[in-house]
Amino acid sequence: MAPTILCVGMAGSGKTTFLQRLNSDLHAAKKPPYVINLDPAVHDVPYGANIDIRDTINYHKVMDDYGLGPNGAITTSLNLFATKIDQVLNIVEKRSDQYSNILVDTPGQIEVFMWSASGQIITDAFASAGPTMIAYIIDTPRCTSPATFMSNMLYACSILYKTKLPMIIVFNKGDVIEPTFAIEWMNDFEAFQKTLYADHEDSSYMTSLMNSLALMLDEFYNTLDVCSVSAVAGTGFDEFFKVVDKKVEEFNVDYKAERERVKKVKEEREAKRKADDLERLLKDVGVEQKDPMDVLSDLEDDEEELQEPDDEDNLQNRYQQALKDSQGERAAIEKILKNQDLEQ
Ligand SMILES: Nc1nc2c(ncn2[C@@H]2O[C@H](COP(=O)(O)OP(=O)(O)OP(=O)(O)O)[C@@H](O)[C@H]2O)c(=O)[nH]1
Repeated sequence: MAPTILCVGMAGSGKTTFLQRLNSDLHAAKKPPYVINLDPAVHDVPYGANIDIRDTINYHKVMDDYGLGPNGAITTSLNLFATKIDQVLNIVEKRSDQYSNILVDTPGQIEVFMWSASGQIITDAFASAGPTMIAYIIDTPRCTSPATFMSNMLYACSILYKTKLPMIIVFNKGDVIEPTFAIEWMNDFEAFQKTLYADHEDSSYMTSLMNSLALMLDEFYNTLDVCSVSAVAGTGFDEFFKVVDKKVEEFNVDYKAERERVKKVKEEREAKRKADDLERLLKDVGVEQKDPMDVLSDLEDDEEELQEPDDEDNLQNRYQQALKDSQGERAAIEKILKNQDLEQ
């Protein structure tokens, strides 16, 4: 499938405007993208979305029907949408060769998408279908304060480790202020420290906490690619697309292998769980510690032995009863094996 760019960022950081700009630039370059809106609460979608969560889920109705507040309704709408993600991906995959990228807009309440089961299901579904990356959009003018900058970076860091997907940090609103100060803070710990202590002359708890966090995040900064754009002015997008190409390669080389390894471990764990469950079940029905196949062949042997009973009456009765029991047990075990096959 074409590369998927999941646009994530704090409310008002400019995700929708950024996506609108990507959409128009790609159309202008005759490389149309496939656009998906996953924000059920958004009032207006300024780009033409190919799939819009609002077409199938009425956010206000979800609020009324389930008696929920705004965030609960967004989570529930996403849960409802996640149940259909396979169908959505089938549609996208079928027409994937007609599109250069898949662009996904997400709700401004980052935690509602990133830390919910549905967010994880949707992200994993895209990552299983093709190269997927996170574009983490940051409102640059609001980052001039070290505390806001640090909060944004902590969010980005937790998203990176949660999704295990390549990430691009996009400093937006570069027309208001260039993010040179933020890039310097990311590359030079001492520069950040200097601004931090200039802003907070006292050595308060907050100052020393941010100091320690900046040290910790040093390793995280090394895994990132950063670009500066202005979604309104349309600057910085050539650089952004170059980084996207780099991240596609990174996904195919590093992340795909890692995801497959994690998937294999999960599958093995699941197979073991099923085997344990089956063993427990067999124990419950009194065929403890036996392989179901062995039990079946024992039963077949018993049946063969019982084919030629003595001609004494009581033996005949015992034969009938034993045959009945063995057939009942056999049917139960065949049912278990059949269910196991179906599950697999
Ligand atoms: N100056 C400037 N303003 C921008 C830029 N990008 C977005 N904005 C403005 O920022 C505000 C929020 O933009 P949106 O695109 O709605 O942000 P969002 O992240 O999608 O917002 P939510 O959907 O509420 O999370 C709007 O007033 C935009 O016009 C930019 O590059 N420069």
